[in-house]
Amino acid sequence: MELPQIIILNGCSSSGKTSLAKALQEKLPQQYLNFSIDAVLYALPGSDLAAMQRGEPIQRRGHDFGQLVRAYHYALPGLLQAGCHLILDNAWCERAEKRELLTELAGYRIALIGVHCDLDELNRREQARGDRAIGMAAWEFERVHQELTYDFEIDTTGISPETIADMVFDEIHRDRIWHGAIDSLEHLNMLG
Ligand SMILES: Nc1ncnc2c1ncn2[C@@H]1O[C@H](COP(=O)(O)OP(=O)(O)OP(=O)(O)O)[C@@H](O)[C@H]1O
Repeated sequence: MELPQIIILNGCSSSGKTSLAKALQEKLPQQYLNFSIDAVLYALPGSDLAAMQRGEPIQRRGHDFGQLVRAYHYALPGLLQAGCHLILDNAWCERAEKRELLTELAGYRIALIGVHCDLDELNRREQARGDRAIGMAAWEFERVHQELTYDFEIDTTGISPETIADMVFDEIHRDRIWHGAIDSLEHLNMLG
């Protein structure tokens, strides 16, 4: 049985994607690299990143958030062509964004996983961490899972990242055909 070459964790901000990705990386015997749009955003000038995290506009010439998202999407096939396995954590809020990344990754074996969390718990985590604009999780909550078909879904409310990583580990070792990403892309293309 072959493991997926790409594990996509999709859920809103503070749902626990990165914590889960890090715990899962440690459990997997196969080496997976964990990437998200943060890999591009953390390359921004520090004050631009800080403004973005506060939810404030960035004035610097050349700033284009859509371009940064595309840069993240276009970089991933290069990593895959080099043979890397990837765990991607995304908070996909726009249909075009979902379609563009799934198109870039088409042809690879992908486990598409929905990461859920109770809204009150999301708001609590967002307040506690202090490095995200307040209200971002609630805004994404309504959008992030729309128009997608997952291979399986998990809920991080009240469960530690390590326990959830055990659950995901078991799921990705089950013998199955990974079709969530294929079905989702077909549906997104049909919606136009
Ligand atoms: N299962 C969990 N139970 C309790 N707290 C958690 C859990 N997972 C993550 N957290 C906490 O929630 C906060 C956000 O976690 P994390 O960075 O993993 O979320 P994320 O979904 O990757 O967020 P973002 O998309 O904003 O980067 C952190 O403070 C983390 O410690």
